[in-house]
Amino acid sequence: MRPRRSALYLPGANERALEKAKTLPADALILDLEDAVAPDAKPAARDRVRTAVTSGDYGAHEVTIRVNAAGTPWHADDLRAVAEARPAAVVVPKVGSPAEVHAIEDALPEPIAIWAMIETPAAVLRCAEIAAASDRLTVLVLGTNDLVNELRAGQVPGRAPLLGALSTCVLAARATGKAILDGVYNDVRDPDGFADECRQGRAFGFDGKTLIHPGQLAPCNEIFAPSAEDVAHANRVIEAFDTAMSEGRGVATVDGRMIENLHVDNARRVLALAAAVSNASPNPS
Ligand SMILES: CC(C)(COP(=O)(O)OP(=O)(O)OC[C@H]1O[C@@H](n2cnc3c(N)ncnc32)[C@H](O)[C@@H]1OP(=O)(O)O)[C@@H](O)C(=O)NCCC(=O)NCCSC(=O)C[C@H](O)C(=O)O
Ligand SMILES: [Mg+2]
Repeated sequence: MRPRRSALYLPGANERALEKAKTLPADALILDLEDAVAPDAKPAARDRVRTAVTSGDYGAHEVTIRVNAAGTPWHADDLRAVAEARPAAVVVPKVGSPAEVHAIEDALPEPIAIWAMIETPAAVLRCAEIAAASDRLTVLVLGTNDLVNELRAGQVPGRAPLLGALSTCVLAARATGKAILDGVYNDVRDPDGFADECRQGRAFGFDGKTLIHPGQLAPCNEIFAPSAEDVAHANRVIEAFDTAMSEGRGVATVDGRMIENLHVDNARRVLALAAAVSNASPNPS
């Protein structure tokens, strides 16, 4: 199990951010050639990102590159740079159909994985089809800024206008066995609002969140990791169920609540994630 609690965007044109990211406790890095890079700066950013990724200086971080969308003048050159740089994955913005996923599969060699961004109303409605389009598609990434914009909705605390879409995308991810990351929180000076949104994302079932600032890493990593209480509870669930089974009972109780097989499966997942976080994280926070 690979933890993906946090995935930090870095503007591909920002040398300082590319350097600083090497020591930041992000599970994944998204070196961005799309929205964070002005049109005139795209060729230089592409070269800088290719050099950064091929340097191999990012240790155990899961390094990805976000290309410009299909249909833009930069898309083909970006894909060529990704093929040369060989990151763990390419992040593809504004994916709208399974055919677009197939086009990326054809353009990039294995083992480069595909992370598809879901950030249009049409993509939300076809999310399960998109997710199922390829075994190389491993992660769905919400683009909530674009989605809010296209919906003509408001950026409001609690994200009421987005809740249906968030839930639909998590359903699609779980139905197809993919990981799913929540969208970004734009106000880098609002730690309370950010933490609330992380907790909301976790409660919806997201595996982690995409981030725009290093200050968002520590709270995000903490909220998306199993807590000490979660781990203790998971151990008690497994123990209680094992005891029940050894006594010929199919159900047990923990703190008065019924425990069945499905709770044991979830407890094992929690323990596996906790172990992965402590063993595999590049810079545990
Ligand atoms: C949001 C920012 C523009 C804020 O920048 P700034 O005010 O300069 O931040 P600080 O001065 O607080 O920075 C402190 C130090 O941290 C480094 N830093 C800042 N951001 C990053 C980063 N993302 N990665 C690595 N390092 C970072 C600064 O260099 C400072 O370092 P030091 O010199 O040592 O003090 C800025 O944070 C930023 O540009 N963030 C990323 C923006 C971005 O990538 N946007 C595009 C992706 S989001 C998106 O597209 C969503 C999606 O598509 C959708 O539709 O929703
Ligand atoms: Mg976007």
